[in-house]
Amino acid sequence: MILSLVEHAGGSPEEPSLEALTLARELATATDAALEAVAFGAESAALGEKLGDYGVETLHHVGDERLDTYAPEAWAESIAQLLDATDPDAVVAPGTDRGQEVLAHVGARRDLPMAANCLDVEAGDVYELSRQRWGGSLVEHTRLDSDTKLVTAAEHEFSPETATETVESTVQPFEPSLDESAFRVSVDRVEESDETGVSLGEARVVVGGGRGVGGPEDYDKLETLADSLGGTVGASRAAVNEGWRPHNDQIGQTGTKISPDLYVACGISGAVQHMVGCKGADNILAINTDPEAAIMQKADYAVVGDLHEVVPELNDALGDGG
Ligand SMILES: Cc1cc2nc3c(=O)[nH]c(=O)nc-3n(C[C@H](O)[C@H](O)[C@H](O)COP(=O)(O)OP(=O)(O)OC[C@H]3O[C@@H](n4cnc5c(N)ncnc54)[C@H](O)[C@@H]3O)c2cc1C
Repeated sequence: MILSLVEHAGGSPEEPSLEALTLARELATATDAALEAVAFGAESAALGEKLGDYGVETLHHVGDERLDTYAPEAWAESIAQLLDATDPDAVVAPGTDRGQEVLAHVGARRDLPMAANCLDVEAGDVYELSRQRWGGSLVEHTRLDSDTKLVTAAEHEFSPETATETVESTVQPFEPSLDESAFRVSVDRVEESDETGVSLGEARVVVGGGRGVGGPEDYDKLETLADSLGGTVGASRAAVNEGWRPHNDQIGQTGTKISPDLYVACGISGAVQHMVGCKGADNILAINTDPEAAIMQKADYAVVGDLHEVVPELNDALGDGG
């Protein structure tokens, strides 16, 4: 059996979990194994019907109300106890911060090896796999040999696909025994972000600004361009370090990984730590005064010019002034 961790918002599965489920189903199909899932919180029971579309036969629903919010050790201890009860061949989690954290705790609890950020996994008694290292700067080819293998699916690397045949998913309550020590770390409140519009990780168009933008006020023209293209604004770490943009906007190894149809990179040099965050973009348009900047080689389209002239011209052409 292959077990997949599903994160959800109010009973709707999150996109990275659907990506992980797609990988989990590939592994289950390749080894003729059943596909099961585990999810936390009272609302997770509602996932049953939706997960049937992805081929999940059984959803282990951990409905303990203390798990309505995130508690990494409690989630991990619950999964560890579920492993004891069901002995799966593998656990596949989304490549989110939570997915990585929880699986690492499971590995530590049951002395199991874990491969994070997998790109491709060939199932068998031993898994042959490739996975991202150093934020995606390197790809490692390796093997995972263990009775239960712990794997996370690199974000944005698998397209969520429903199964060819929908199955009737059974929702099975699972009640782990959890003492207070499992709740040493837990989320006690969630605050609304002041971020409006589409999030960076999901935007179809991203307009990024780097040190070349020159100051916080000059992001206005990037905002105008993003608005008229139905997108959102991001930034390089240099711009974030300058205090011009919040950390939420950072694209790259230590920021958000984006996968838009179009990434317009303005005044960004193209350092490897930035590029690993935008290599999922279908098209990159770079605007830079320096024709030798690294990003000019990596971009699909490049404009050699001052962004303070080029971006307003684009805005004019799109009818938005600026
Ligand atoms: C461990 C580690 C993790 C990191 N993680 C990240 C990360 O997640 N994301 C990230 O972005 N960086 C990250 N960095 C930093 C990264 O190495 C670079 O320093 C950073 O990306 C540079 O940002 P930049 O391109 O905006 O600035 P610069 O490298 O200074 O480039 C500015 C560019 O703007 C151009 N320019 C200047 N004026 C104009 C103008 N008027 N019009 C057009 N172009 C102009 C210049 O020609 C230049 O190419 C990380 C570094 C380390 C060591």
